[in-house]
Formats: sequence, structure tokens, C-alpha cells
Amino acid sequence: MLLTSDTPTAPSIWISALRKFYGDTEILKGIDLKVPVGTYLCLLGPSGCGKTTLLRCIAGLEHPSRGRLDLQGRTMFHETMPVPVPAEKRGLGMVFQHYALWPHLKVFDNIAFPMRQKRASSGEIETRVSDLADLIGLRPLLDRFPGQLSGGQQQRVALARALCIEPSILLLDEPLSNLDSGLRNQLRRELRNIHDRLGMTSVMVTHDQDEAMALADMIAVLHEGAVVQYGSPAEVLFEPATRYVASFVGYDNMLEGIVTDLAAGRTTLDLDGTRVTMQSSGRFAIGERLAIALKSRDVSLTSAPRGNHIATTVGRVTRLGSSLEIEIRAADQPLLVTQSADAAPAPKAGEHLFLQLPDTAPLLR
Ligand SMILES: Nc1ncnc2c1ncn2[C@@H]1O[C@H](COP(=O)(O)OP(=O)(O)OP(=O)(O)O)[C@@H](O)[C@H]1O
Repeated sequence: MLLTSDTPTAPSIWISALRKFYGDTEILKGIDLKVPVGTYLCLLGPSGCGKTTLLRCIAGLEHPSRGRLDLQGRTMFHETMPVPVPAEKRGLGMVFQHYALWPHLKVFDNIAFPMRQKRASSGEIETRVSDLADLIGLRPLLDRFPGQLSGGQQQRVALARALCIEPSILLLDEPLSNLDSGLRNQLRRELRNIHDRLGMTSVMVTHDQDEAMALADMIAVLHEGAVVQYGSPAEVLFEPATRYVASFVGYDNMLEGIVTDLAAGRTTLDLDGTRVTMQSSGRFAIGERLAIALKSRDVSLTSAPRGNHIATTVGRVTRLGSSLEIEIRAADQPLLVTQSADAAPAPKAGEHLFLQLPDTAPLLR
């Protein structure tokens, strides 16, 4: 199919059947993504799933082996193109985990560097750097050298440098991972504010699901070089597409059952003799084996159950700081429940209780 992306409504980033090989190894296995203008997209996945390779293909620092990539309605790579558009002609801003500032240049000159390469006038440079210094809180630091800055300040300089060419797309590769958690939260908020104020499309690589949930409009979850889910944070969190996505976003229990009944928006499962009816719009079949995805902190143990519940026996109870980690068996399967150590009464090993199930827990094949 020929993509006709040269229209005002063209996606900011349009990736189609993109594949990347290193030797015989296929690292990206047919990526399709359409990213609307102004989206904050997070590429989320564990180490080695191909996030950085995909970002580098968008940047033009790597060339894909097959497929097509359009940015802002212009084709950057197509498998039939003799030469892909080089990185410096893509009009992108890039921020990496390692700040890569010039140590011998002052902050002002580090930020101005890409504009000088583009032979901008000194008046333009003065105005742009000054505006960015105000936006990113760097004004008092413009006369310092990078060696005189903290990690957070250096990362701000790297961000200002990436923004000074006014990119329509900003690429960020784990830009916060070298920072301590307080600073990370602060810079995370600033990144989102700057993104909103400048109206760019941003693509950020992260392996931190909380970071992705907090920042993104859209999340692409990668697994072994493929996008296994592309959706809003709420979709990824509450309607994970696969068991892999579910476990990646924190569903640490899978309770297996067999579908016995289907009604509009409801699925009944048999769990080793106990029936539970879950709210689910999934298209399942009677007799199919499914997992109810549960987070150990979202399930509870009770002696007075209501709605969906299942009999359990309490196993080992371990105190971890202010919470209790309770191992249980339910429907002949091992599960974990986490609750506050202050919640009374604390379950005891050998006690017979009921596991209360949220009706809305995702059902997964
Ligand atoms: N230049 C290269 N040559 C050969 N294999 C490579 C090259 N670059 C990356 N790979 C392999 O490609 C796979 C994906 O790497 P990539 O860096 O994209 O993953 P990632 O999801 O960004 O991981 P991380 O979070 O650890 O950076 C890995 O198995 C890696 O070893």
C-alpha cells in the first residue's frame, strides 16, 4: 500500500512494516505505528526489546532494513530509496541518557551549538538561547561549564540544546535514568510541561512503567522487537493486551480458569469448582482457558466475602517494611496478596479466608 502522508492531517510519525536486522538477527520485527502530531509517546519495554534501536531508526542514526518511515509527512526511509534522509536533515531534537555536553564550552555555547552549525545569526541565537534558558530554568547557569553543574542541570542543558533548533519531534532515550528519584519526578513534570507548551511530538524510551504512565499520551509496549500493545496509559494499565503486557505493568498474579458462560459484557469462569463472573468485553469461547490478571496490592482477604470470591488458605506471611506479603493458595494455585501491616487483623498461616476478586480484573488468553 502506498502511504499518502503529505497532507495537513498526516501523522507526525508514520512507521510501516519496519524491520531491522543485525546480521541474521531480526531486532525489529515489522513495527507499525501512527503517532498524531503533539503526542507524547513512550516506547516501553524491558532491556533488549528494541526500544533504542527503534528510536535510533527514527533519528536516522540507524537505518532500517525494510519498511517505511515518514516524519511530518516526509518520507525519511523507504526500502526502495537509494539513500535514507540523513539524521541532520530530519529536523529532530535528541536527548540521551548521557548528556554528552561539550566540556570546554559554557552552557550558553552548548545550547547554541546546533544553531551555530546551521549558521544562525548571533541575534537569533541570543534570543533563542535566552528564551530557552527562561523556559528550562537555566538563566543563572549560562556562564558555567558543564563540569560545574549537577546531573539534573546538565540534563536540562542537553534538553535546551535539543530544543534550540525548534524541532517538531523530540526524541528522548531514557533521559531521566541517571537522576535520583526526586529530581527525576521534577524533571518529568517539566518535560511534560515543555512538550505541551511547545506543541511538539515527543518520543521517549523508558523501561519504567510508572514514568510512561505519568508522562505519555500513548504507550507502545515492545516485546522482542514487536509492538505488542499501542494504546493510552489507561488502556495499557486496565486492558493489557497480553499476559506479557499485564505482567510488565504490574499484574503479578495470574489466576487460571475455564470459560463456562458468556453474556453481554460478562464472562463466567470456573476456577477449580468456584464460579466467578467478570466484567469483560473480550471475545472468548466457552471451554477456553483464561487468566484473571490480578495485582497483589489490589486483591484482599476477608472472612465476610461479597460478590466474586474464592476460598483460600493462608500460607507464609512476611512483613516487608510497612506491608505484609501473604502467600495463599486459591483454586489450587499459588497467589500473592499484599496489604498494609497496620490493617487489622493480620492473616495467620493456616487460616481459611476468602480472596475477594475485583470484577473488572482483565481476562487474558
Ligand atoms: N549494533 C548492534 N549490533 C548487533 N546487535 C545489536 C546492536 N545494537 C543493538 N543490538 C541488539 O539489539 C537488541 C535490541 O537492543 P536495544 O538497545 O534496541 O534494546 P533496548 O530495548 O533499548 O534495551 P536497553 O533498555 O537495555 O537499552 C539487543 O538484543 C541488542 O543486543
